Amino acid sequence: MSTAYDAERQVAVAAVRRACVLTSSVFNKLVRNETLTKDDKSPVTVGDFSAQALVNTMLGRAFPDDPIVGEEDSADLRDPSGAALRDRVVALANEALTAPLEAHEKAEWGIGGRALTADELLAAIDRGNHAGGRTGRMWTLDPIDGTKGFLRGEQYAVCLALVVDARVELGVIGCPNLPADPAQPGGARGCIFVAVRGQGAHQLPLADPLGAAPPRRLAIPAFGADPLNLLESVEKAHAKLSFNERVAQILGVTRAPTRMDSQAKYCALARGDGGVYLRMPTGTGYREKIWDHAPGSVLVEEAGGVITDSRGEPLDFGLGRTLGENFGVVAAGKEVHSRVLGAIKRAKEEEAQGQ
Ligand SMILES: Nc1ncnc2c1ncn2[C@@H]1O[C@H](COP(=O)(O)O)[C@@H](O)[C@H]1OP(=O)(O)O
Ligand SMILES: [Mg+2]
Ligand SMILES: [Mg+2]
Ligand SMILES: [Mg+2]
Repeated sequence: MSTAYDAERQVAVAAVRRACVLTSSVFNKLVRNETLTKDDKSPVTVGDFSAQALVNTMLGRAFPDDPIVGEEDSADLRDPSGAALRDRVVALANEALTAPLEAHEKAEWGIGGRALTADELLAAIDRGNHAGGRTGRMWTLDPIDGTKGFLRGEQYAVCLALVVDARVELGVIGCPNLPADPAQPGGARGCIFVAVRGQGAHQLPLADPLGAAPPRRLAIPAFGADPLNLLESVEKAHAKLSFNERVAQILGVTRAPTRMDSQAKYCALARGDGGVYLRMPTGTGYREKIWDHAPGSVLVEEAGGVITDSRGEPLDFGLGRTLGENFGVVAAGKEVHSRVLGAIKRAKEEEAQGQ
């Protein structure tokens, strides 16, 4: 039986799986001069560029009319000073694109065949330059979410979502370093999380995502994990962790927060491993990007949870490349979510009173 967005789900899972294989192999081979610092001071590696070239090539072949809002662009690779990096990106992207077809893959997605030229791959990266918007179909891609975690050998994620008329319909998150079973942190690693609106949230094994093993359906307990704790950033510059601490106190949370890079936090939440995703702005004016929350948001909702900004407003994926005015993000099981909003309100009032 075919269901809505079947073809999109298959291509997205295949693209994310290939990008996970690519980025984990890049991590093992990464050399010091293969990381750049972007204008916003964040790092970008040959892994980010080549994964975006790979995923955009597959999307471009499978859905040629769909625009893509991707994090990276090719400007640094086109600059004469970026020639060595560009050559590495071309080699890595082609290695990933030409790898033999798996049982769940099709040659018409642009894989398993000929290598592409540097120009074709740079153009594929720049397919991600779409400005976003309120109407029609678009994909949004973060080829490596949590680049700092990636560079530390910790958590990162390949994140892809399909947005239709500003609503996220499909989200796929690949987490190469996430344990398959949270109860066995030393056990097998590598999972893909998939959510299609109206069809639930599932965890698949990265090694064989569409193979015989049935996908694991995910559900967030309405009252959160027991004991409750917060899922938050590792990087102090990304979220106001002191505020999280106060919110946890107000909620009576005694368990230490789980600090994890990337949208792997949404995946942990979706499988009931940790209770509350809380990300409050640091006050620097940074605007959250749609690719950092689109797949996570549909995953949380399809697992039965609620996701809003810190005032309880829905996240708006129709404003362009960013979520616009940044009031943070809160995601949790239904009951606990409303308690968290109350605790945030109280913590903000205390702040305003200078306590
Ligand atoms: N100043 C900032 N404030 C908030 N998020 C940021 C900032 N700079 C980069 N990011 C993005 O935050 C996300 C990671 O957040 P977390 O701390 O939850 O892991 C990433 O998408 C990262 O980009 P990138 O995709 O380039 O790694
Ligand atoms: Mg980045
Ligand atoms: Mg990101
Ligand atoms: Mg990124």
